[in-house]
Order: sequence, then C-alpha cells, then structure tokens
Amino acid sequence: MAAIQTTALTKRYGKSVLAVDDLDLTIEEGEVFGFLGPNGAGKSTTINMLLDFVRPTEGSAAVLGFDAQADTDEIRHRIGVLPEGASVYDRLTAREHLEWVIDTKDVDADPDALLEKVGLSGEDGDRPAGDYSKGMAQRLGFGMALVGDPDLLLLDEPSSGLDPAGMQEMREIISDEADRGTTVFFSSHILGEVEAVCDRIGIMNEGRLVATGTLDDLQGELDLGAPISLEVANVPESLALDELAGVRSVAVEDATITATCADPSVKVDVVRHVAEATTVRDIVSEDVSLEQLFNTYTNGERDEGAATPEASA
Ligand SMILES: Nc1ncnc2c1ncn2[C@@H]1O[C@H](COP(=O)(O)OP(=O)(O)OP(=O)(O)O)[C@@H](O)[C@H]1O
Repeated sequence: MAAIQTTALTKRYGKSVLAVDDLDLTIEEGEVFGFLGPNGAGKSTTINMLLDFVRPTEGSAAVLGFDAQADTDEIRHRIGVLPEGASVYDRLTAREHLEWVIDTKDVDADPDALLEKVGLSGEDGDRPAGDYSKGMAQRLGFGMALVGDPDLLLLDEPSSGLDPAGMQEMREIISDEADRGTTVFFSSHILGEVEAVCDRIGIMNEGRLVATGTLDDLQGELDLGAPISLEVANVPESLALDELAGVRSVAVEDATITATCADPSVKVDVVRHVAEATTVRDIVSEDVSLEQLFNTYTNGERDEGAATPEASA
C-alpha cells in the first residue's frame, strides 16, 4: 500500500486559477519525499487536499490507503501534520497544546519528551505560546505533529521561521523518524534541506508536477554536465580550456576557473591542462546542485515535451 496516492488530482479556484493540475503522485511507505516548487506552485493546495481542508475539483487522493475525502477521521488519527504557518493558541502553553493533541488522538505520549525532541525547554513549555518567537511556535507545531508516533508526517514548509541550528535539528528529527519507518512528505522551497534528507523529490511548477525522482535520476536526466572549479595563482591569457575535448563551457571569476564538462572523467584533463599553465591552489568538484535542477525545471529552460513526470519510481 502506498502512503500517499493521488490520481488526476486537480484544484481550480474560480475560472482563472488552476492551483493543482492533474497530479498523479505515489509516495511509498517509509519514503522521505521532498515536495519542491516556487511560491504559488500548488504545494500547499496539494497538502490541503490530502487533509481534506480543500476539496478537489477533480481526481482523488488516498492517504495510508484511506480516501482523503471520505475517511478523514481514520487518516487524522494516523498522521502528524504541520500546516503552513502553524498557528498557536496564544493563551495556552506548549505543554497544554501537546496535551490537547494527546487527548484528541487518544494516545499515550509524554509532553516533556516531545518538548525535548523539538528543542523547547521545560520552562518554555510552561509559557503561553503567545509569547513565542516564530521559530519556537514552529518547533511547537512540529512537536504536535509528532504526537503518537504517526505513520506519516505531512509537513508544510517545516523549516519556516527556524534559524540554521533549528533547521539542522529539524533535519535530524526527520532522519530519526525516517529511521523508525515513518513516511515523511514535506514541502519546501529550501533546496538544501531537501537535498540533505530526502530519498526522492518532486518538483511542482504552476500546478504541474514537472519532475520526480532521486537527485541522481534528475541529474542524469537533465544532462547538465559535470562542473569543476579551480582556484589558480593567476589566470593565463592563452588557456584555451574551452578547446579541450569534452569541455562544454568555461567561466572565469577573479582567480577561479569553472569548467562544465560533458562527463566527470573530463575533469582530470581539465586539472592537468590548467596545472600545466599555472599553479592550482584549490579544486572543487561538485555534482550538479539541486538548485540548478530546480531552476532548470521551473524557469522553463527545459523543453515542455521533454518533461517526464516520473524520472524513476
Ligand atoms: N483559497 C484560495 N483562493 C484562490 N486562489 C488560491 C487559494 N489558495 C491558493 N490559491 C492559488 O493557488 C495557487 C497555488 O497556491 P499554493 O498555496 O498551493 O502554492 P504553494 O506552492 O504552496 O506556494 P507557497 O510556497 O507560496 O506556499 C496560487 O496561484 C495561489 O494564489
């Protein structure tokens, strides 16, 4: 059974806004799936349809094998949700928020352990949530999502409002949850966090799913080349690096030469060629970043016809 399955899921707002367009998406149990896309791509609308906060115009969705529109109670008892911009009740403490979710879900959970897990002290836990910073409120929302060790976590922009340390902690919690078999589906426009924790990513753009797959799948499919950067003592005028077989393009910025190669094996030739002409001080060889992938899929640089909805399953 898939943890999430959508079939031709579509949401229109009025006549002009097609927020989600014919979405077919399958998330297997135990996967950590990053749902990426620029503002307005349709990520929250998709999550809201999975939660029955928004009704689809067409199509259907199943969550943990239950119909997202008909079986909402069954679903809500089994999943943990962090909605976009999670709001808190100003007068309730964090502990009271957690106790409320524990009661509602009718599970046995320790509020103190949850507070600790999301990085809130016992003292914070006894303060009214109205006094919290945005990051603290987000931590509390995350703690509420974790109540009852859910089988599936649906997190809408989980790192919103968190500082870098908070984002790192959030990634660690997601990894811990994944290790114990929880399926995690989270939306983000922060590429680094997706890259760090996801098994697979999906990229939404203007309501359509324009790519899904592992990072490797998507990198291989786009064939963006293999970049290598060399920091040199000085940039020789007659380097002619772009004439080297397998080098697609060369960019020079200050003392850094970046060559994009047709495949990684060409990088050795690049280093040799540059080292014959000048002193090489440092070498950085990276895979194509998720950022490049994201831009390629969402800026329309990619052929409409070539966009494959499923790079791999
Ligand atoms: N209640 C609504 N009424 C009308 N249009 C809406 C409504 N909710 C969303 N939209 C529109 O649907 C589209 C998709 O919005 P959605 O919030 O799903 O995007 P998103 O990918 O989550 O964006 P963000 O990263 O900014 O949260 C946008 O054009 C948005 O303006």
